[in-house]
Formats: sequence, structure tokens, C-alpha cells
Amino acid sequence: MSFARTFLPSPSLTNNLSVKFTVKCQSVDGISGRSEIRLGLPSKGRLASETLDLFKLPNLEVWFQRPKDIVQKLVSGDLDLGIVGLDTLSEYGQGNEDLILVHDALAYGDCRLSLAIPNNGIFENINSVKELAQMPQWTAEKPLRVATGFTYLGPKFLKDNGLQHVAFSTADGALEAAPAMGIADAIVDLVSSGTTLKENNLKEIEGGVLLESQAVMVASKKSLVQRKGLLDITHEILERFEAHLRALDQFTVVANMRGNSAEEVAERILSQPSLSGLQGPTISPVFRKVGGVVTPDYYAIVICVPKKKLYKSVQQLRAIGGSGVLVSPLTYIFDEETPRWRELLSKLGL
Ligand SMILES: Nc1ncnc2c1ncn2[C@@H]1O[C@H](COP(=O)(O)OP(=O)(O)OP(=O)(O)O)[C@@H](O)[C@H]1O
Ligand SMILES: O=P(O)(O)OC[C@H]1O[C@H](OP(=O)(O)OP(=O)(O)O)[C@H](O)[C@@H]1O
Ligand SMILES: [Mg+2]
Repeated sequence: MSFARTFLPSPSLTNNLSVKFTVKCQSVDGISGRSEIRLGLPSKGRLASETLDLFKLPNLEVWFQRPKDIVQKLVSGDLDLGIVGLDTLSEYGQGNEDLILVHDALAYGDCRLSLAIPNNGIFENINSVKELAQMPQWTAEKPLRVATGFTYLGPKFLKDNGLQHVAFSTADGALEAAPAMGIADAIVDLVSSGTTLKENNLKEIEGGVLLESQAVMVASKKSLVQRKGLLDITHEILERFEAHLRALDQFTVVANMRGNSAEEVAERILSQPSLSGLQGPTISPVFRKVGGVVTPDYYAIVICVPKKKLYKSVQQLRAIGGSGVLVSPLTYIFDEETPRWRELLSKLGL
């Protein structure tokens, strides 16, 4: 029996979250041992705060765990759902069939797991994994020394790529320094902007990307099938993720426009390529009293506009007589049922 690590995150992040702060005994008997649904979220590191931003859900017990512990606790049945990087899921899940991807692209935590070698010395003209494998230097006595925290994916990748003489070492933290320190010849680590590699005079090479990663949502298949209420919560979370991700790159634009009728204003708006919105503009009359008579001589129009087209849209609105343009961010756009839900059901054989 082991004890869960629990953390006290900042209160602003945990508004609306039902979080258990007590240290709890973890059950080892999985499905039958408890009635509440458990979600594991990264307790620290770069995935933690953005994940919390996504989770403002009631009726859910949230446990903050280290990413690799989330994967292990899904497998052991101590968590039902979790959010981790695909790299962590692949490294610690090791193809376990009980781990099921609910959402494979949460659009943050983007990075890749990559092999990197020094820019210079014997590696100066080595630009691909194939060339690395063909170097005469690597022998049984003097293998290619690779430093990595990815002790499952790293060796698997190099073996699959025909590198026979390889020795692995693990290290925590600044792996990138290992080659310059003479501890390793190459590294396998996460790369995002490439800055850390550059600072350490390392380069990526052709064929050297093991995995493209971003934050994903994963569930225990066993729990999904057996635990009452879990499928419904998963459905809701999935819908909210999709709606939120869809909303992230859109703005709502509200503007006033003079016109004789809603149809005439609509004609003008639809003549502009950047103003068609998601399904066309919403147009409502703005009533004013002119000479004692209530008249709709202005119309308020509402459209959704992709962020990158915002300025173009404002220009087009002005060109057709729009004024008083208000722009606000969107939180959710609920569209039709997400295909990911149907995919999940079919993976579960439901
Ligand atoms: N440079 C990066 N840019 C974007 N995402 C990253 C980057 N490095 C890591 N990630 C993603 O964030 C996840 C967590 O990494 P992070 O380094 O924040 O965790 P950590 O808890 O600090 O772990 P560690 O102590 O092993 O570094 C990784 O599994 C990966 O999916
Ligand atoms: O390509 P870049 O944008 O430079 O990012 C890559 C670095 O980011 C991660 O480290 P992190 O910042 O999480 O530090 P740590 O894991 O060593 O704590 C990763 O382990 C790399 O060292
Ligand atoms: Mg880190």
C-alpha cells in the first residue's frame, strides 16, 4: 500500500475544483474499491497550470500527481482519467492496452522527443541517423554513449534504426550538458524551440525524431467500461475541451451598421469574404426614436472571426459602413457532436 502525494496548489487556480487535500491511502484493488471518479493532473512542471485552466468541473475528484505517476496510477486503477504529455504516456505506458487516448491533441505542451548529437568534432558531417549508425567508431568495446531519461523509448528507437553498439546512461535535468562534459556522445530528450540544444552546441539530425508530443487526455479502459458515471463525465470533458479548443482562435465581433433592412445589411456583410462568420452573421435591429417614431435605422451585427483575420475583418466592416466595433474572446464554441466521442465508443466496443 502506498501513499498518494498531494500538493496544495494556489487557491486561484483551484476555484470550482473539488480537490481533496488530505493524504489518502491508495487502494490496490482498482475498480471495486471506490465509488468516486478520479482524475490525475500534473502537479508541477509546464503542463500543470494550463491543465488547471482547462478544468473547472464539478463532481470530480482531482489528484495532483507527477506526470509519470499519472500513467502508472491509471494502469494500477488508482486513477480513471489523466492529462499528460504524449511523450510521458508513451514512455511509461509502454503500449499498455488498458490506456486509451480520449483526446490526442490538447494544443499545449508541444514538443518533440529527439535524438541530438554535437555540431562538431567527429559529428561535424553527420546529418542523419543512418550516417550515425554507419560511423566506424562504434564497437562493442566503445559503443555510442547516449544519455536520456527515456529509458524505454530511447533504446527501442536506436535498435529499430540499426544502431547495434549503444550504451545508455540516465540523468535528471540538464542532459544537454552531457556531451560537452564528455559523459555521452548523444542525447535523447525533449526539444521545443531548440534553444537548449543550440546553447549546448548540439544538433538534431534527419530521422532523429522519436515522437511528436503535446498534452493528451488518457483514460483507463477498464474504468471507462466498468465505473459508473465515468463515461458521462468523460463525454462532458471531451465536449468542453473540443468547444474550448475551437473557441481559442476565434473572436466575437459586434458592430453597428446603418441600413434599411436586416436583409440589406446582410447582403453587404456577405459581400465581404472575411465576414461570413461561422454560419453567417446574426443581425438585430437597434431601435431609436427618430422624430417621435420608433425606427430601426441601425443594425447590430454579431459574427465570429478567426484571430488571424481580425484586422482584415475590421477593415472590411469599416468599408461597408460598420462602426463601434467591439471584440471579445470566446470561451466555448459547441458545434456538432465531436467525432472523438464516437471514436472512443468504438474503441470501447460500445
Ligand atoms: N520545452 C518544452 N516545451 C513544451 N513542452 C514541454 C517542454 N518540455 C517538456 N514538455 C512537456 O511537458 C511535460 C512535462 O515536462 P516538465 O519538464 O514540465 O515536467 P517536470 O515535472 O518538470 O519533469 P522533469 O522534472 O522530468 O523535467 C513533458 O512530458 C512534455 O510533454
Ligand atoms: O527546445 P527548448 O525550448 O529549449 O526546450 C527543451 C528543454 O525543455 C525541457 O526542459 P525544462 O525546461 O522542462 O527543464 P528541466 O526539465 O530540465 O527542468 C527539456 O527537457 C529540454 O531541456
Ligand atoms: Mg522539466
